[in-house]
Amino acid sequence: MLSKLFCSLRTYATRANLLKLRNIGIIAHIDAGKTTTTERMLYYSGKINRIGDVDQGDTITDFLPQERARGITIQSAAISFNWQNDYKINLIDTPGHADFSFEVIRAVKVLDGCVTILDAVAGVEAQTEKVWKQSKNIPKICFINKMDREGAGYSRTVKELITKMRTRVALVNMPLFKYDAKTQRNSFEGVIDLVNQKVLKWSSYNPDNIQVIDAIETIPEIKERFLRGRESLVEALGEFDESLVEYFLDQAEGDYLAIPSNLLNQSIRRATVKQHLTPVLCGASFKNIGVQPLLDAVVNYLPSPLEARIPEVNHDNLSMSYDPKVGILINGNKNLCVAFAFKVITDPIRGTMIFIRVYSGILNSNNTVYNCSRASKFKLGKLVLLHANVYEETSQLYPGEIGVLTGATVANNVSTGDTIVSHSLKKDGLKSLDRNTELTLRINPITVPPPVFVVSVEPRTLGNKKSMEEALRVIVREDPSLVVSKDEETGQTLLGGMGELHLEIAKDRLLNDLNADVNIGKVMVSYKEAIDHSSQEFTAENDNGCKFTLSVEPISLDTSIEETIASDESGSKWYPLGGDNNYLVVEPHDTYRLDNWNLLVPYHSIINAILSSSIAALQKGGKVANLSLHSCAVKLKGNWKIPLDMENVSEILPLTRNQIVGILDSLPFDAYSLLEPVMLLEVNIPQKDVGPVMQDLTGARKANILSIEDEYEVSGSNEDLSSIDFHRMAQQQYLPPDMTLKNAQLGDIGSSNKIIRAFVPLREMVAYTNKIRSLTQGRGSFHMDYHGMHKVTHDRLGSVLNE
Ligand SMILES: Nc1nc2c(ncn2[C@@H]2O[C@H](COP(=O)(O)OP(=O)(O)OP(=O)(O)O)[C@@H](O)[C@H]2O)c(=O)[nH]1
Repeated sequence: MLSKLFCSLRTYATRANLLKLRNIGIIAHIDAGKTTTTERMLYYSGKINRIGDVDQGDTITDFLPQERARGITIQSAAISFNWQNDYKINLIDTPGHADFSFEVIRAVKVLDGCVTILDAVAGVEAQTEKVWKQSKNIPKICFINKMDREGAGYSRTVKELITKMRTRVALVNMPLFKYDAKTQRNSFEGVIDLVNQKVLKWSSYNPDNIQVIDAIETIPEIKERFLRGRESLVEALGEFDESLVEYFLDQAEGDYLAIPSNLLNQSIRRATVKQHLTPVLCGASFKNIGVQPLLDAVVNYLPSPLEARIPEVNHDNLSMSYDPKVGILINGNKNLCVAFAFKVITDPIRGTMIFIRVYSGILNSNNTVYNCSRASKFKLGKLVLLHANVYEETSQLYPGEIGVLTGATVANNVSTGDTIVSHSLKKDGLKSLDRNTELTLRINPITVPPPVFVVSVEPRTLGNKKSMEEALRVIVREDPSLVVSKDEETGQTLLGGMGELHLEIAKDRLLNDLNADVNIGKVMVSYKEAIDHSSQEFTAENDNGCKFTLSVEPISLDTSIEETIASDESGSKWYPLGGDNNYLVVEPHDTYRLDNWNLLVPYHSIINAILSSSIAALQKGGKVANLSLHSCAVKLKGNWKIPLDMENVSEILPLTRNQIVGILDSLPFDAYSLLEPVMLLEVNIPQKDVGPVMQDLTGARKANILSIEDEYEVSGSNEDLSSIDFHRMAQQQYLPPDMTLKNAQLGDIGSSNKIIRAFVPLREMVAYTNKIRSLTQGRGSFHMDYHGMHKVTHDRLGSVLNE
């Protein structure tokens, strides 16, 4: 049934009208209403003819059993639909829970714009700030949802948006309430449309029925709000748009109502695409109010792939521009197709499916393509457009489109973060692409956050070991923020993740979806070990004439790795060794020259062998608790030797592995220290609660306090905005009265909350949500981001080791 509905879409795409394409994401704090809003969007676009409900577990985008059972989004789901007849919207509904933020990071990477949903009662929440930061490079629209709830504060939320997100706003619509004299209550019934000069009222019985009234013809109170809102909108746009100001002064003769709505929409679009401001709309998705204007805003204000930012690539001087036919024109080559893989899923029927975004050119099914990230070529299988869990096969993917690679060949040839190129017209046209630029082109990959929690995973019987490894391989491939490691000493397999819920869902998937017969241990903080000083150099030789000199040195935890590498003037090459900030540092060779290689074994095979041996040796662990090593540099001197006629590297691996293990063994016990994940914590609390919260942080939680500031004075990360007084801007913005807001009045913005920033060991933050609630009577909030691995302080070492 659904697949039939989806068939009509392709006729649009074959015309490939890039200007009418929108790749957008829905991002927000957990429970703000992303999935509920997405479901309404699908309904109003005609994609579905019955509205599903998160609480009933029957929405289109939350289709995983784990999502339906818990009523939360876990993986981002992609879906396409049409709006205003010929606009095509590719939409990704992302999870709101912090444990799944990698899903947001990878979705944002391939999107051109997004809708941020805010809960009108809760306002701007900690996770909203986080996803806002994660999507800082793409234009946004805000939708203030749940306006039907008692305590909804449209104006309070807009003020928070301005001050906390440090953004200017353009109010596109404002809430409309109906007063019931009998109950003496205001109920939300629609919006005042400031652009089109209309009042829109939704029927509570029929989701398709909207009453439209001229805003000038409404009751005086509403008309007054409309006039003030309209004036404020034109003034806000005038700050950036001289052509609008000219029109207002000349043609409109200073009349705010005389500017046609299409001019206002164009002006909002220009300012949004340049990220000068954020358009704000409101509604109550659950009550079907305000979703159609939001869809209009998506097509009217968010960028098409031709206006979106050009992705960052590894070649600095490669020419990149926009071409209406090929999308991004790279290296001036209209035949070059470039796509980026951002997600992998394993479908029980179709097998491995790779989500890609095509940036330029046309990707054809069954063509030969080149994976620049792996330097390998392969033949594509079928291409698919995905609508949540329903598939539509297609022979081509156009520039700007998001689609899926399927078939046996993709499973072993593509992973998340890979760049794929091909010839847009020829089936096997790779030979005509430039070897030095086009075939080595890489869209900068997605940064994977390091895992901070681990669980042990063990096969129930020895016979199950293989199937356990296969199941782990599947889940790590799908979600690179899950990491499998091995305790070399005990042989125990560890699965690392971003949080307790993240690992719980991984466990669910292992046991129930992949039927792995395994025992899973309890969730623990992920500790590591580091060395404090460098080893001596050791030389190892074997009878066949292989000779290597190696040493192991600590990498500073206080300096970023980029700075450390930049400060190395030895000409050495740094190769990452897995995800624990370990590197293999290879000095230039004394005699062998890369441009005149005369050994039988290729250079990269030798380096790959030493990379593998280094990873294995460092995972063997340190002397404090046999935990794998972190922030170590294995250094290879430039005087190594292997016989000219050696055919393969099989003897290099054990030789260098034993050598590194020996080097680490030679270091004394006190050269090792224990590392733990430390978080950058930001707590937002009323001023009167600062005392007890600080006491708890510095006492029980061993926090290192960095600053205590007034909420509205907290310095923003955007340098250009740091001089703007957003607090004053929020006070000056015209906003209507909040009709159902009882307690938190607008004036409260003056008595600003305090923001405490601190570094705090993750281990000490267990159950902090409940603690902050009880210390602040529910008014405080916090969020934390991984900051790095720090040494466990001496006073806590005993208790951590006991754990
Ligand atoms: N009263 C009211 N409730 C709403 C509204 N929109 C959503 N909800 C409810 O809020 C809850 C969360 O809604 P979701 O759509 O799952 O929120 P979400 O942002 O997708 O949540 P996650 O994906 O888990 O982060 C559900 O119980 C919805 O029924 C609204 O406009 N009004």
